[in-house]
Amino acid sequence: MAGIRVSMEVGSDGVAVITISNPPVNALHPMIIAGLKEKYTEAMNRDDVKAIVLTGDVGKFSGGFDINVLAEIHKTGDLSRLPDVSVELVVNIIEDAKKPSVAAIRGLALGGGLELAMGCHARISSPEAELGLPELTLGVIPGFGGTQRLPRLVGLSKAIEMMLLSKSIRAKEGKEYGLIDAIVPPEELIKISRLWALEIAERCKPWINSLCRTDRLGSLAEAHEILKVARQQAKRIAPNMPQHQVCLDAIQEGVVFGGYAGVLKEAKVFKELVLSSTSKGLVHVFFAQRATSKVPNVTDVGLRPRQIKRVAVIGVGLMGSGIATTLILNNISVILKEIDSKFLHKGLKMIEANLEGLMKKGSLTQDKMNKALSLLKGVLDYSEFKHVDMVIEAVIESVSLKQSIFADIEKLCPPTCILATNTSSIDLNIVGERTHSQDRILGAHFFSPAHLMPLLEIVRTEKTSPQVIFDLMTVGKTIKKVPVVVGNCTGFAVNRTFFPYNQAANMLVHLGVDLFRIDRVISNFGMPMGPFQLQDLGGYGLHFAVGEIYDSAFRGRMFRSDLVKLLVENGRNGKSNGKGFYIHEKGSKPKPDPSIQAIVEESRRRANVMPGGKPIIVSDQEILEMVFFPAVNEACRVMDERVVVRASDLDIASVLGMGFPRYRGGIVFWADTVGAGYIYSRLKKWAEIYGGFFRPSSYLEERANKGLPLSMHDMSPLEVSRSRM
Ligand SMILES: C[C@H](O)CC(=O)SCCNC(=O)CCNC(=O)[C@H](O)C(C)(C)COP(=O)(O)OP(=O)(O)OC[C@H]1O[C@@H](n2cnc3c(N)ncnc32)[C@H](O)[C@@H]1OP(=O)(O)O
Repeated sequence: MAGIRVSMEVGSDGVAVITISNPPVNALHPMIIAGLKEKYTEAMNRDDVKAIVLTGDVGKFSGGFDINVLAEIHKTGDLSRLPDVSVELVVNIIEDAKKPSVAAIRGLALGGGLELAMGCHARISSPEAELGLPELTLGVIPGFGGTQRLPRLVGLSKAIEMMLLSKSIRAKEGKEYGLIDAIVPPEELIKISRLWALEIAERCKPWINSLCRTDRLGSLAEAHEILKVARQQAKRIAPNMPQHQVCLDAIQEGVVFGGYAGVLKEAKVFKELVLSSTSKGLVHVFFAQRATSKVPNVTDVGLRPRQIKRVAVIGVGLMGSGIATTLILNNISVILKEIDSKFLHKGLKMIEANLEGLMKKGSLTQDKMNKALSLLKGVLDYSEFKHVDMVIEAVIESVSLKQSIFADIEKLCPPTCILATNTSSIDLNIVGERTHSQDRILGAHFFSPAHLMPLLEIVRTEKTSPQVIFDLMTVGKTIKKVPVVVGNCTGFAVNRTFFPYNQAANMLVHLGVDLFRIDRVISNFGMPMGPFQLQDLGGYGLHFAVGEIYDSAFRGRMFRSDLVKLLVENGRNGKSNGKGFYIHEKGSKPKPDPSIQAIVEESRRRANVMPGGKPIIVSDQEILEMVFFPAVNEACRVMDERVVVRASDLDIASVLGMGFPRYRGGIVFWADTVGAGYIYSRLKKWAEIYGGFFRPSSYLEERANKGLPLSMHDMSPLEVSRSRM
């Protein structure tokens, strides 16, 4: 394959510089591994080579083993695609060689990249380099000896932290912990690495085989204690995933039986993990996330992003303040507009509280907080709007209010200004009905809390210009969100797909199932919390605001009850006043409130949907299916109507917007592992018993009948131009 190669240059000083080249990140494709074996063998056999410097092209060392190979193995199950690297290349050829190797690291050394570097006898790095073993995020473990060498270089605790949390570090920290031997300016990296390698060869600097070291491991008793605590932590942070415990098993093997035994164990369990459903889901998400940045007719037509330096945010409630926070944190000036000084003051306080929260967590310094606040200006009128590049409207979900705001800002902002709304559900054509600037209007749908949630759903209409979409995608990346471009419809992609999820949970309660049990089943599946706890968290305002909108858009697919209305009538507003389905006390986890039962009974009595008036009896698995399959059914409609460019966009939207478990690959990917046929048959049966809410969509029916997966093919540019996109 063109562009994939390993080259070697031997200098008059007797140093062979071996360079990995596979842009953009020098991923370790099997051809690179083969190339490394070949060049190393040549270097060992040449009398004019005394030492080796291993480095990477295009300003990077390596982003690790080629993840495309993992994806191929997931499709074929063929493990023979995995080359023997950990023993054959890293131990036998590099580490145990008669000539020393020095890794010259620039840019990044991640996963297999860092593992190759740790097999070398020293590591020299430029200051900006990022070093880490993020393999657990792909459902596998560090596989080229990483589980053995990292603890031996940086100590057990730090190594476990870096692996379990997939946390990378910069060169400076690497040096402090002993992973890096020296930090040098990029322009001197190769020169100093050559000298270092020669000095090792001449025994003027230590020749260290990290796999044989034990000095950083501590005593066996200490190691066992650290591993015990780590296992408990892994259980907490990754309850449904195997790779965290397996990684600790491999580390433990090496601590007890020596590094080489650990390498062998690591290689064996790596192969088992590659075939796990967790790895399949996580690798799918890795590529799906990167695919979202490719939007036909937008990112492939040679557009250049315009500079967005000043943004006006209208409405400083929960969403507006979160949006403003995320903008100022990323160096974008914000004009904050409210209708009176009381609201404005409250909004400014919320932004300060957001920033203080980040400071408490250690992710923001006082200096950065001050810098962010200096970019913020509160206003009560539109006079400053003539200088802004973009407006984001974030007022309450009122059609008439939004329409009048858009009519105003169209007149007051520069003619090129982007006009965005943060509506979570209202059709954008309705929002922009009273303007003549539909080409500049689009949705910037953030998820709450907007300064923390990673998804930015960008909603385009048939009239939104590609330049405007491209600009907002660029802003999205600047503010460190993952932008997913979707078409215009009620609820857009995320809320539309997931409205039946809440409806189904609500329906189950009215069929007689305990709501706390539903929440337990859903969180055991891997959602951050169940649907009722989530409703408490967000408050019930949105429920009332969008109920009517959804009712008219999705007639026949709604289950309405009085449950939330009764809660509010009984003085329960959710987390905001400490009482909802749960009791919320500061500093402790929400507790199920048994006294909710009387309200539930009253709502059940009014809804009167239990067959024969008796509660239904269902297993936990049925609860799971009855809550998620209606969402899958709606996802099918979303794909059928071409609201998303590709099925995997919906996977990313569900993972980043709803907290759908990443390791299950997203809602469509997960549904395909369950099977369209099965989902269709269940929905059909429930539709017969419980009514039209469960009726399977024609897309699902067709896929089930033809035995096809639900994930559709990507849309061609022509299809895009004819679709809602
Ligand atoms: C046996 C071993 O222990 C197992 C392993 O090594 S598994 C691999 C471990 N490495 C990783 O997990 C790193 C994965 N990569 C990343 O985190 C990020 O891509 C990065 C930090 C390297 C670069 O980030 P960024 O600059 O934002 O660029 P990003 O868009 O993510 O990637 C650029 C391209 O490189 C590709 N890429 C990145 N890492 C890759 C890898 N390890 N294999 C294959 N492709 C890779 C991406 O898919 C993307 O391709 P595209 O342009 O066609 O979409």
